[in-house]
Amino acid sequence: MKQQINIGLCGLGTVGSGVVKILENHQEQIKYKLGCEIRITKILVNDILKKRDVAIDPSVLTTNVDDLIYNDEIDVVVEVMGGIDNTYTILEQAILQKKHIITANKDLMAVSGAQLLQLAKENSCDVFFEASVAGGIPILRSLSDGLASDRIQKMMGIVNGTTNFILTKMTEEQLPFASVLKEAQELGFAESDPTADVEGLDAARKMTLLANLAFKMNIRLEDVETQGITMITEDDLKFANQLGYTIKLIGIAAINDGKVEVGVEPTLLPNDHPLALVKNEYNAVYVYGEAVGETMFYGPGAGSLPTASAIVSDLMAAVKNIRLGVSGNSYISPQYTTQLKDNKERYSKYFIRMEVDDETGTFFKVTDIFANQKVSFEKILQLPLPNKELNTAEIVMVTHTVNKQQFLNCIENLSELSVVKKIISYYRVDGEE
Ligand SMILES: NC(=O)C1=CN([C@@H]2O[C@H](COP(=O)(O)OP(=O)(O)OC[C@H]3O[C@@H](n4cnc5c(N)ncnc54)[C@H](OP(=O)(O)O)[C@@H]3O)[C@@H](O)[C@H]2O)C=CC1
Ligand SMILES: N[C@@H](CC=O)C(=O)O
Repeated sequence: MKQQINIGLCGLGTVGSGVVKILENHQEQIKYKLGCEIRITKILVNDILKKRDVAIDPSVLTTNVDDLIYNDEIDVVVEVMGGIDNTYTILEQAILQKKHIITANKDLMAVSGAQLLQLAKENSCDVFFEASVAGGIPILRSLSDGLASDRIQKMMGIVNGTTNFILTKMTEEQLPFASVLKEAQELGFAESDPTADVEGLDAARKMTLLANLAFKMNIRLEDVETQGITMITEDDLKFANQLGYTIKLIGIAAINDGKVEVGVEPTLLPNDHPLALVKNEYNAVYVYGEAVGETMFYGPGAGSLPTASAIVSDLMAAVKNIRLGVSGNSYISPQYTTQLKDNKERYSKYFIRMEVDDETGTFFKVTDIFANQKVSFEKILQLPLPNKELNTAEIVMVTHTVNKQQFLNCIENLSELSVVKKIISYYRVDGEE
């Protein structure tokens, strides 16, 4: 039996440095649990001369990926550098050289994960990717092992740390979007190009991985309706709060009668809802299983050490397999064909803000539009807008539960109504009976 496992690390940035620190600082405990040592043999980086926040023997660093892939000493490749096409080729080559793979790369796994898992299976290798969803929270293992016997019906999650950090600071400290995003970048939560965070794509990738695991389907990233947080204004947050809600970027995945909906969008939650209480870079995933009922997984969703803790735990799982001479995980192949719900099958409440003519009859013309679509209201605020043009008022409403098509019909008809000057914003409302 091997007394030492050698790894090749691709990337020594926020997450890679965390991996080095954990392997060093927790080495006694790791050795005790595994019965062998883990040694970093080579580290792939862009720039060997760059200053690092961990002490590394310079001879370990390389810019040549072949030093890892074609290195017979290396048993496991840990990929924490990001990227899609080039990175896929690296991991593919590594698997063909019989190396096990640990990755934090949701961009790659959401699009090409199935292919990589299949290739790994054919080559008796492991691919583990716990760190790719919700950072330090062991949610993939919980779905594939802890809840293996159950039928998952619904998941709702805050799965992007950067946007949750931004929304928390905008809501609680009234800080502007741009400065909070900069802080999230400095803290190492945001992606190298934060567009994927703020436009919801990062969360959509994670929801694809969660939904496929939970529903045993092959849901594609394109199937996930995605909206980010860039359009959310201070007034949206303020009015939502006046009505008792907090706005969060929520990923939803639900299944009814074999049909699924998977989406990511800003969503209003009651202020006392457990997901509304998840702050800053923390993530949480609510999972409803037919047998278990409601469960909730909570923890840091981004950052160096939390993400690295998931990586090193995956690494330990791979090492145990290597020492046992086995491979394979519980991420089973798709069992069902994906059938997506259409808009008439997606139910929700909605929050809507609009600017209208402040004159007699406006309110009834607006409510008529909703009544024609059989949409009724749970909450309404009507406010004069003192600093805007004369004769302008703002209406803020929360509907009762309707299907998405009914609501979109209302939006279309409102935009043709002369008394409606502007539909300012609208968002889903969830988390209430
Ligand atoms: N940051 C986080 O909180 C989380 C990140 N992730 C994922 O982990 C991965 C890494 O993220 P993070 O650590 O933040 O990223 P960083 O940008 O901090 O680090 C990337 C590292 O990879 C190296 N690198 C990038 N491209 C190449 C390349 N083509 N060839 C060689 N080296 C390369 C860089 O080298 P050099 O230093 O020389 O420039 C750097 O060391 C990403 O997939 C990300 O989505 C997942 C969960 C949380
Ligand atoms: N940019 C991501 C990092 C972890 O996946 C996030 O903010 O959640």
